[in-house]
Amino acid sequence: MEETAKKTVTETWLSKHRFQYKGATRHPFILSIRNGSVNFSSFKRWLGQDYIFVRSFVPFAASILMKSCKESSDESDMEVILGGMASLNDEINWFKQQASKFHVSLTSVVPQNANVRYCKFLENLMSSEIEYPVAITAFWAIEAVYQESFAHCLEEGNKIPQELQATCERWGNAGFGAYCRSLRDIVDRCLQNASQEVISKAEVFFLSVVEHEVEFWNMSNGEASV
Ligand SMILES: Cc1ncc(CNC=O)c(N)n1
Repeated sequence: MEETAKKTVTETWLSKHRFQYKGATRHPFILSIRNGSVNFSSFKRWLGQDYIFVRSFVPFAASILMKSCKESSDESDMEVILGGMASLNDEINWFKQQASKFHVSLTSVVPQNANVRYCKFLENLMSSEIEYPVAITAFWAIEAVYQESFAHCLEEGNKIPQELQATCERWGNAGFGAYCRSLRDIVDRCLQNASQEVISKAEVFFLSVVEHEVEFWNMSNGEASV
């Protein structure tokens, strides 16, 4: 009998929740960047909001690093996460530079509700009661949605406005793809040995990330939503 490889946990989720996942990685805002029809005021709105989000994402990344040192069975997790934090350092500077290029004043951006909710969600995940496998699942999902969205923009046949090329490359480049792949391998390894309770909890958080990402993209429309 042929041996069939057992599906990993993330493979199972990505096929089970493919419609929700596509909603986040093929959002109309992303498709509009890819086909060049993007409204620049939407882009500027996204830029200002994402800068606020990324600033909240840094302490979240730090909490993942701490959990990995205390709870991970594999020493190399720390290096993967540290690499992610190093690119966040570049990213903060990149946002400042882009904001000046697009005349967005980062100091006067008011966080919209969807952003406040997403940052609150990150804060809850920083609690010491959240297990490492659950937290790293959310971390991977957050990074993977951006990677898949912007990598899709860069695929053949795109009409990305030249001014937005650098944005797509920031998260769509091959190095960021490899980093997301490493995070996904960590998640699969952690969940392989986890209890059903932890696996179910991680799945709930995975789906929450996908929902928050859709709401985040929706903000680019500028219609304040509840
Ligand atoms: C809303 C959101 N989700 C994911 C990312 C990507 N991670 C760090 O940059 C991001 N910048 N913003």
